[in-house]
Amino acid sequence: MHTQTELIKGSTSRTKKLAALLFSLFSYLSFLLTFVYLIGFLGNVAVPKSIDSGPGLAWPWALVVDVLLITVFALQHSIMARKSFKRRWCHVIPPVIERATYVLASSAVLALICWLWQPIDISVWSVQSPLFAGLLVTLYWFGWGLVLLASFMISHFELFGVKQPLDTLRQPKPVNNAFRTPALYKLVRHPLYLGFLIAFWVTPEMSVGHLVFALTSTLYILIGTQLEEKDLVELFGDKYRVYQKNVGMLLPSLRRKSGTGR
Ligand SMILES: C[S@@+](CC[C@H](N)C(=O)[O-])C[C@H]1O[C@@H](n2cnc3c(N)ncnc32)[C@H](O)[C@@H]1O
Repeated sequence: MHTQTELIKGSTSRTKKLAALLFSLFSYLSFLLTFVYLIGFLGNVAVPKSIDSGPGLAWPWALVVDVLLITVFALQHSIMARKSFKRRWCHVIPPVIERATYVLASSAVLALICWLWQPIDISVWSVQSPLFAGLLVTLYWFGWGLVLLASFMISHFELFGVKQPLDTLRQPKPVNNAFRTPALYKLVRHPLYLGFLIAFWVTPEMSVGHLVFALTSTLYILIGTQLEEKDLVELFGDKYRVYQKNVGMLLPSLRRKSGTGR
């Protein structure tokens, strides 16, 4: 039989687990809203303020503000993803909501980018052919589709911090951090980032402001990929090294594929 103290302890810990789950759901919802807004923001569609909405600051100041905004995103994303930061951060918050806090912070910085972004309305290219413009818009949506699909392949709800608190309420504890190479991950090592690159670059109307976004975020993705792979090699060792040899980073490799794991 359980003592009264045990029952109180049990219900307190269940309340904490439920609170953690609620927090992670709130973070996930914030992410969904910013993600959907970002699609409209970059595609200049169905949002009150898009990447090319003006008027803004004079272009030299607009450039400074925009580069600063992307730098804030890159710093938040990279610092919070490092193991050393996570170790210290988990002394402050319960480890089970660590990923959800990362998702919430990323969504907040993304929202800041959409809100404060300064347009630089000088045309870099403008596709006149309706057919070609339509093809580019289709490819733009394909890029976002790739992001979503890859996230589900790698474990969507773990990536966005919902699975971790959910697992504390379920028995037995599932194993996290498994090395996975499902479908798209057999073609390229970073299909999700490839999807972002397509969505950032492919547009029938490229303005200087949009180009600044595409260039700076591409630079960040390339640096972030190196950092992520360093962690993945540390985590998975030779399995990941073999994977690197056989599968291209962002474009399919022409080399023979073998030993790509599951
Ligand atoms: C935002 S996801 C991006 C995944 C991948 N870079 C991509 O572009 O598809 C980042 C998380 O996925 C994890 N990850 C990346 N590749 C993985 C793999 N092959 N197996 C398991 N986890 C992976 C990383 O450790 C990191 O926590």
